[in-house]
Amino acid sequence: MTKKVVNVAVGVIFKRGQYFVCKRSETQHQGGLWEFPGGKVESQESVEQALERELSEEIGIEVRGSKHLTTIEHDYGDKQVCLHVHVVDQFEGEPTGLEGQPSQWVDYQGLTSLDFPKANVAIIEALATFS
Ligand SMILES: Nc1nc2c([nH]c(=O)n2[C@H]2C[C@H](O)[C@@H](COP(=O)(O)OP(=O)(O)OP(=O)(O)O)O2)c(=O)[nH]1
Ligand SMILES: [Mg+2]
Repeated sequence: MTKKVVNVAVGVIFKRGQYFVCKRSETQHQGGLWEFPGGKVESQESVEQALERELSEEIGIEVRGSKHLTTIEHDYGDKQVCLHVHVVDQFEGEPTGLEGQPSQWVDYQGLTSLDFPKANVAIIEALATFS
């Protein structure tokens, strides 16, 4: 049986050479690991709409400009995801963990030293050549 794929809009928030990352809560899927903020694309919603909604809900920013970086399909065994990753380099507001999640700004070197879910290895690789 083919598993249902969960489509996820993921925002790589980038400003002055740094990336904004959040920590997933222990109770979530892939809990306790760092993530780029984002969440599930709801039915009737485009990836762009989901990205705007999730980034507003989770970190309180308004997206003004973003570029598609990569699309990654990954099977965690218990869940199959398709991550639609966008670099968000124009936005209004100061990103903050509105759901109580720890957050931090890190440079590229910092990204490579944090623990992310497995699917994120390909995102971080794609960022190495992003300009
Ligand atoms: N947001 C986000 N999700 C990621 C990343 N890497 C990765 O494998 N995922 C996976 C974990 C989850 O299975 C799924 C995203 O789900 P989510 O928990 O953020 O979804 P959501 O915000 O809509 O929240 P909820 O409905 O689960 O409360 O994608 C990432 O960098 N950011
Ligand atoms: Mg989320």
